[in-house]
Amino acid sequence: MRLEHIGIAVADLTQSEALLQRLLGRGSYKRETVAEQSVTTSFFTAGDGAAKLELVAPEGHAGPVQKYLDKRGPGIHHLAFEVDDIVAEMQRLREDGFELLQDQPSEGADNKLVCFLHPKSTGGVLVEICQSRPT
Ligand SMILES: CC[C@@H](C(=O)O)C(=O)SCCNC(=O)CCNC(=O)[C@H](O)C(C)(C)COP(=O)(O)OP(=O)(O)OC[C@H]1O[C@@H](n2cnc3c(N)ncnc32)[C@H](O)[C@@H]1OP(=O)(O)O
Ligand SMILES: [Co+2]
Repeated sequence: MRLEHIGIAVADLTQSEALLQRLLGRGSYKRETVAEQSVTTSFFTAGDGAAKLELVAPEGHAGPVQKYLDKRGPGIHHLAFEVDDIVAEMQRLREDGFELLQDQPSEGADNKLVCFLHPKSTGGVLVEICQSRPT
C-alpha cells in the first residue's frame, strides 16, 4: 500500500482551488465529477512522487461529503491508499476485522476502482483503498 491521495472536503471548489494554487504555486490539473459519490473532485500534485491532494466538493445537496460538511465543516476528509489488487486487499482487510462500506469495488475518480472502510474500524480516519484501472 502507498498513500495515493489525501481527500479534503470543501464547500466551494473554485474558492478552494484558488487557495491551494496560492499555497502550492500550481493549479489543479483535473476536475472530475463522480455522480455515484455525489462529489466533484479537483486534483493537485504535491511534489515529485508525493501523494496527490483531492478536493472533494458536494455535487447536489446530498451525499457523504455534504453530510460531513454540515457536521464538521471543511477539512481533511480521507486518506486513500493505492493497492495492486483491490479485491484481494478487500478480502484481507475483511478477514482482519475491518468494516468495509461496500461488498464490491466501485468507480472512483482519476481512473480508479475504490473501496471505503468505516472510520470506526480505522481509528477514526476514513480510509479509501484504490486500484488503477487497466488503461
Ligand atoms: C471521487 C471518488 C472517490 C475517489 O475516487 O477518491 C472519493 O474520494 S469520494 C469521497 C466521498 N465518499 C465517501 O466518503 C464514501 C465513504 N463515506 C461514507 O460512506 C460515509 O461518509 C460514512 C463514513 C459511512 C459516514 O456516513 P454516516 O454514517 O451517514 O455519517 P455520520 O456523520 O453519522 O458518521 C458516522 C460516524 O463516522 C464519523 N465520520 C463520518 N465521516 C468521517 C470522516 N470523513 N472521517 C472520520 N470520521 C467520519 C462521524 O463523525 C460519526 O462518528 P460519531 O460522530 O463518533 O458517531
Ligand atoms: Co478519494
